[in-house]
Amino acid sequence: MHELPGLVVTGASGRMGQTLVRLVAGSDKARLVGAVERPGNPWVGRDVGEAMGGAALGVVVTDDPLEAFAKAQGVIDFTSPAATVEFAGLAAQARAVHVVGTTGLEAEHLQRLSAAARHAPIIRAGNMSLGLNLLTALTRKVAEALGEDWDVEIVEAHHRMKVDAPSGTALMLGEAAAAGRGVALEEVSDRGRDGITGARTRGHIGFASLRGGDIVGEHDVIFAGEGERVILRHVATDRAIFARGALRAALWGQDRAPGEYSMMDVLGL
Ligand SMILES: NC(=O)C1=CN([C@@H]2O[C@H](COP(=O)(O)OP(=O)(O)OC[C@H]3O[C@@H](n4cnc5c(N)ncnc54)[C@H](O)[C@@H]3O)[C@@H](O)[C@H]2O)C=CC1
Ligand SMILES: O=C(O)C1=N[C@H](C(=O)O)C[C@H](O)C1
Repeated sequence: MHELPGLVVTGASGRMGQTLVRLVAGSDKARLVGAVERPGNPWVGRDVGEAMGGAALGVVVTDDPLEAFAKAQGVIDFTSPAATVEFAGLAAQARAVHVVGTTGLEAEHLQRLSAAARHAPIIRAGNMSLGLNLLTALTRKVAEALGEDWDVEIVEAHHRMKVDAPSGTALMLGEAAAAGRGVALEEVSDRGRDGITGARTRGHIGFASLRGGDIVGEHDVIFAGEGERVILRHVATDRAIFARGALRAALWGQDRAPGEYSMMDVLGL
């Protein structure tokens, strides 16, 4: 009998980690075969289900990622940039599909992911939800149709614990708007306006970040023209939408050639 793909969840005690453990453990398409946390985390050595306050799942949380990855076909990783680059190397060694939800990755991190993707598939997206990826495709189309007479501003709001800004999703939407206009986001990005900034530069894409309470994730792409505005909005109310996307990506990646993929590839958008 062909066994279901075995998946490891890294950052298992985190907000996304717990959501993923619950989803994968309850799935009839994959098996939970590992849960990884950083050394010193109080969950290390405990059954992950019990640590979450529920029934035992038969998976003990480990701080040894290579040992966990060696018996897996996929790794779902929502942790931190430093952890994610380490996991990319180890997942490549184990020839496991690496699904990366971690945001805040800088150029140096992305280079290391590209190197690892020569040996195994890496699927990465700043947002894994179906709705948001659809909004990304729409953003590109609307930016292309409206052109530079319409100013693009991206506003995002997240919970008080979020550590990176702008959100990975906001940057993904910014890249889509820039691509729709045929420019590179780095050339036109306005981040962190403060003080006497001068008037807005035509063609620039602006970002603003709000942080507070338990907001799961909200994104507006505002196209501001003369006398009218078009606003594309996505509101996440449950982290399960990201987890479902990540599980779908891990399954899609099975038997896929090594390389870098996005959620748009997974969804065929
Ligand atoms: N792409 C997407 O759809 C989404 C991405 N995210 C991103 O996922 C990341 C995590 O978000 P949250 O779960 O809210 O954060 P969190 O802080 O609740 O969880 C992160 C977990 O990673 C663990 N971790 C950090 N370094 C580690 C290491 N070296 N080894 C093992 N575990 C390690 C931490 O101990 C923590 O438990 C962030 O970058 C966030 O922006 C969050 C939601 C959706
Ligand atoms: O940190 C979060 O919570 C989220 N992070 C992702 C991002 O940076 O866009 C995705 C989602 O919005 C939740």
